[in-house]
Formats: sequence, C-alpha cells, structure tokens
Amino acid sequence: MIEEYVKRTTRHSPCESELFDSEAALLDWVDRQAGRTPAYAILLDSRGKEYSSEEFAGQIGRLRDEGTQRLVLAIGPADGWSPEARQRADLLLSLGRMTLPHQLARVVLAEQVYRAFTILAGHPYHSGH
Ligand SMILES: C[S@@+](CC[C@H](N)C(=O)[O-])C[C@H]1O[C@@H](n2cnc3c(N)ncnc32)[C@H](O)[C@@H]1O
Repeated sequence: MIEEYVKRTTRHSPCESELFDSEAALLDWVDRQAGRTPAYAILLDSRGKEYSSEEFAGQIGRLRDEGTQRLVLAIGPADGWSPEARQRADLLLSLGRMTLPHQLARVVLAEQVYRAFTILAGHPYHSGH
C-alpha cells in the first residue's frame, strides 16, 4: 500500500520512501537533503499537532508556495523520537492521539500525503467526508 500511494503521489510531485537503520542515520540524511533551502522536517508523533486532511494539504501547499524544495515526513523509532530529533523537527505531526504500530502509521501517512496532493489539485479523490 505504501508503494501504491507513493507511486500515485509522484503524479503530482516527485516522492520517494526510504528506510533507515537508526534515527541518527535519518537525521544525517535529512541534513544532506538541503538545496537552496534546508529540508523541512515533519516528524510523526502522536503528541504532535493534529490537522484535518484539508489543513494538512494547506500546510503542504504553503510550504510549496514558499519555495520549500524538500519536504521530509518521518515515522519514528520504536521508542519514539529523541530530544535531539524533536529539536530538529520543523513540525511534530500527529495522526491522532492513539499510538499506531509504525508500519500502519507509514501507510496512513503515505495515504494522507497522496490525499493532500489531490486536494491541492482539485482532484475528486477527496470528497471531504
Ligand atoms: C510504535 S510508535 C512508537 C511509540 C513510542 N513507544 C511512543 O510512545 O512514542 C512508532 C512511530 O510511529 C509513529 N506514530 C505512531 N502513532 C502515531 C500517531 N498517532 N501519530 C503520529 N505518529 C504516530 C511515530 O512516528 C512513532 O515514533
């Protein structure tokens, strides 16, 4: 399912899914994604900020319009994010207050990213209900 949503998202914007052995490897990779602007890092955390799908799409649209070149959305390690990772995060994003197993969180995130791009494009995938 993750592959399918990533593939669908690439019709709207270049998109890829990566796996890392450790949080440190992820953060190092994030720093190396900087182009003209640093990569914008959204770390998934059940205690983070909650958005509706429309609000999330709006946030992605704003970042795009402001010229953000790289958006990284990351699911955390089994024990959750370290203080260093929280400090690096530009945004802590919650999919809801319940804790999801990380594979399930990946699927929900991949689907919501795809949904956000369909909302921005006015595509009928999102009916709003
Ligand atoms: C199994 S969870 C880790 C739970 C960790 N023991 C804790 O209590 O923070 C693995 C990762 O899935 C993601 N995750 C799980 N539930 C989430 C939710 N409701 N919202 C956002 N991210 C979530 C987070 O990135 C988390 O670091």
